[in-house]
Amino acid sequence: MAAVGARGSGLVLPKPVTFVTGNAKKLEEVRAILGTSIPFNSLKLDLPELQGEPEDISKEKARLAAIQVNGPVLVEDTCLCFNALKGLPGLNNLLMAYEDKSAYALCSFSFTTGPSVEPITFLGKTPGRIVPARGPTDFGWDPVFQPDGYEQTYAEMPKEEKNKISHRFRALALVKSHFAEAGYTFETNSV
Ligand SMILES: O=P(O)(O)OP(=O)(O)OP(=O)(O)OC[C@H]1O[C@@H](n2cnc3c(O)ncnc32)[C@H](O)[C@@H]1O
Ligand SMILES: [Mg+2]
Repeated sequence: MAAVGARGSGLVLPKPVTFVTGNAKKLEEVRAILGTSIPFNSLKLDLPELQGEPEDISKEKARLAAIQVNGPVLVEDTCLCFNALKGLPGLNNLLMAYEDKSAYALCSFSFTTGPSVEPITFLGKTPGRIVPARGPTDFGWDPVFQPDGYEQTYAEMPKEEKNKISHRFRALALVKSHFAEAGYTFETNSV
């Protein structure tokens, strides 16, 4: 089921958006970045770890999640891609053999209004390089990724700073613009 009707210039969605992830740290950042700009619920689903291009993985995650939720969903797939490996995601140790330590963090959000609607994808990219680990180790590869123009790794930065320049922030800026243009409203808070 997709949009159930039109109201004003935007579509009325049958339910609020569900952000589907099994990763609590991601959820924390998405909450901090979106604030109240897009109302959403979150749902922890262990979706299969799919293979392929990040954009395709993210779209497929959205399709699978929309079937389970039976309503509008937002999902995300993130990877740390190494230029020495031609953009392939990989293990940091593998990179030690290469001179080129440049990398980028790539975030693909996909949104669909429901299970029968093709998801739209929004990409955010932050360039940087792989360094020996520094900082807290509570979120994935944050300690080994140092964004270009910064002296600190993602892990060493205050959260607010990471959230102003991150791959996730950049992708969510596009998601926000899409929502603003589409003018979605939700049945639950429009009656
Ligand atoms: O349920 P989903 O949303 O898929 O959660 P996940 O943890 O499986 O997430 P991904 O497949 O997108 O991420 C692959 C790995 O990258 C890590 N990761 C994602 N975003 C990150 C970030 O901003 N900083 C550091 N590590 C991150 C994450 O912890 C995973 O180990
Ligand atoms: Mg995953």
